[in-house]
Amino acid sequence: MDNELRLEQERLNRVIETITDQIGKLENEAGQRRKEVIHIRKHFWDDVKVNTDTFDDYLETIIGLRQQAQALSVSQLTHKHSFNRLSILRRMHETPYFGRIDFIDEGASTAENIYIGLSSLTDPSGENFLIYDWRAPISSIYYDYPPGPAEYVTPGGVVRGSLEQKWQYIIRGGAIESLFDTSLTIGDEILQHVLGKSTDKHLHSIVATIQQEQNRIIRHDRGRLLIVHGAAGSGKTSAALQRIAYLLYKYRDRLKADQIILFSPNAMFNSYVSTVLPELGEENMQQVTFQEYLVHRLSGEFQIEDPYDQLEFVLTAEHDPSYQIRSASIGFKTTTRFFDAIKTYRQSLELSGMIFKGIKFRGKLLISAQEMSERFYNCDTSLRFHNRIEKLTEWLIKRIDETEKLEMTKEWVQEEIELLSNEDYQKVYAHMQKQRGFTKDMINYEQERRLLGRMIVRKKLKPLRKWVRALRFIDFTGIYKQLFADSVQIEGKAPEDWEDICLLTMKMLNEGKLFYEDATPFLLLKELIQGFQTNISIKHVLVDEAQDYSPFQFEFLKRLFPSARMTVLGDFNQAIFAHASEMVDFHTLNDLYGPDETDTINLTRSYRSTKPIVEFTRKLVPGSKGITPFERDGEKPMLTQLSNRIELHRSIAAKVADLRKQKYNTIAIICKSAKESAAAFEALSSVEEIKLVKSGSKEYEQGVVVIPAYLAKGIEFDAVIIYDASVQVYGNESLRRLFYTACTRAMHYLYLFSVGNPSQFLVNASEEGVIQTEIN
Ligand SMILES: Nc1ncnc2c1ncn2[C@@H]1O[C@H](COP(=O)(O)OP(=O)(O)OP(=O)(O)O)[C@@H](O)[C@H]1O
Repeated sequence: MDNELRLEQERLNRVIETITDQIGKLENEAGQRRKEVIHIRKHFWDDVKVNTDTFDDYLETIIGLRQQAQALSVSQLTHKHSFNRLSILRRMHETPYFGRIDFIDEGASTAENIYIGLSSLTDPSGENFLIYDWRAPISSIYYDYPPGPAEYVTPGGVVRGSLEQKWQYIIRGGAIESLFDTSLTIGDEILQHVLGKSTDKHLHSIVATIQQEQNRIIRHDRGRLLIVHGAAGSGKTSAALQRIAYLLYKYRDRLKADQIILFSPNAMFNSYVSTVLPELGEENMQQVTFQEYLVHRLSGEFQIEDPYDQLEFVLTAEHDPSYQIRSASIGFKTTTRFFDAIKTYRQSLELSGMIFKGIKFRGKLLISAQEMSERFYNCDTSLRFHNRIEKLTEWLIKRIDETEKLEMTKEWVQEEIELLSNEDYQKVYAHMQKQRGFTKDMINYEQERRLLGRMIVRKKLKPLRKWVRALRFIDFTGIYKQLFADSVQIEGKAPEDWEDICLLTMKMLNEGKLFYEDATPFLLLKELIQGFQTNISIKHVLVDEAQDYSPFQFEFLKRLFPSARMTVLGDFNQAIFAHASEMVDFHTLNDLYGPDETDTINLTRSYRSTKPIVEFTRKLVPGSKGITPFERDGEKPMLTQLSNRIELHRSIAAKVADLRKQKYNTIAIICKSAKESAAAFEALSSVEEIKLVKSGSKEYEQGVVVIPAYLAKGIEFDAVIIYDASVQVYGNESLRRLFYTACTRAMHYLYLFSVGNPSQFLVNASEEGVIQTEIN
């Protein structure tokens, strides 16, 4: 083995030399390109002759400009490529590769040693691969097979052979620290090492230790929809991000990072995952929360409720008189039944029911809503709906043009002409000269008055034209309200409490506000009326924490991104939103694109938490027996029962101090709601540098944080402290999944405190001894 290690180190030295050489060359090249870009930018106008005297001169100027712009863009692109390659090579300089397979192709007699790393590297001749990219077809063997027969798929077909041996390397600072022969599974030792570390403020890439079932997700390449259901901490987010890197590699000639969009649970999560792709040498995809998208599309029309405010209401307002109705409203408006009801309602608008807003000019009604309605419904009904809207728009614009003609000689216009400044006059002449070749003495008094009059009226009508083109004459709010005013609209689909739901919805709409559960349906109705604004440039949509999306929202995403394939990742045990009951499993998702276009992969192994923590958390939710912990030792979770809040805060502060002493970077005190978090934060203010995470927080903070469970979604902490796991706080069965989500955020330590009796969720765990208990 010693000899083997020596030979391996010698090879590594040679590889590092090659990397050093390539870095040197690229630095030169990148410097050169940079200079080029700066030069072109600086002298952009020197090299273009701007002359517009004749048409030929003008043409020459345009061509010159275009050539210059092209040269700049080519130089910028080459510079960017060199820069990206440089940053990858610099990373590889530290750790050129992490694995090796010895593979014999069918028909060959000797094994080839394939070294696997972040990116491919060839020797100076360019012919021999020193390292293969982890995403190259042959590298899949590393993740998929134990020694024995193995195969991989290339664009040219399947290559079969035999995997003789598989090796893992720990290389740091150019030296091989260890070398493992991993005959069966990949790197339990290395995985132990990686998972045992203290976390920092970002999620990291997992390419060196991707597990077989995760690799299936990463390389999945069939159908429109991939559903990944996985236990808490099973690597769904990680697999999603490596999948993006894989797709960007596989389709590098036709897929760009900005054609991929990741829907993430909250803004803080965006910063948490932001470094994974750059670590892999790829650019970040687009990232957005569903709320951000809704606000982008609907702001200005309504004040939209934040989903976390909706959740906060569900968690804390049990005693509010509207609580039951609101819950029923959320339950119904998030179903595909409501989606279909809205589609049917839109169809009914073809015959009647469209509501318009009259158009006024200078305080007088120009076109009444009634006139528009008549025009719309007298139009050729064989036309498509949005074409009828287009026709109506054209007609309105024509009416505005007529108004322009009629108004320009009116008295109010003449009066305004008198008040024009010299500057305004100059503008009109300049305009006339440019447009019609008039000179000043060619225009007589009458003409002048007409021209000035037209200018004044046109200016006044400009916002109106814009308003019409933006279809603001359609009363979308009124049409949405009508859905709740006329029970016929929803016939057959309405839930029991429909009348009360209608009253509650109307009250909000009348105040100019939109419940979160109404936002997507409202937008859908609007889109169905005005013609759906689809986004065909997006080729892949990934939805993380998918259990938090309603079937309604999925239908919407499907329509919004018609050219995209979708990867949906979630865990229904962590379904904390009010509409969760509709999505108990991802069954409804199978209908989204149909079974032939849908594949499902389950992840059952949990990597985040130590084995004792997983053994405890899986007792919290039914049907989670299948969850298997990764073998990583640690302390059993500890439940401390206290008699009052003073004791609670004293104990939590002492625990935090203890964890800090052990140098843990991230410690979260997780609460049920924002309300409880605010109170806990105040009571614990003596804890040094403690921070409160609120729904608007954008940065994932290290240190000690107080955070509501729903904002801790998708994120992990070295140690988790459940602020108050008492029956007082978690007595309601509907909070089971929220509680599970909170506990599964812990990597190394989990402490639960309870003022008085603990929640019934903890009974089984206590009885079965997967949690230690102390009463103080
Ligand atoms: N193959 C792996 N190698 C190394 N670390 C891994 C691997 N798979 C998962 N992990 C680690 O496990 C932790 C949990 O992963 P991740 O956040 O992707 O899980 P998740 O399924 O999205 O969790 P949740 O649903 O609970 O938010 C992370 O620290 C991740 O780096």
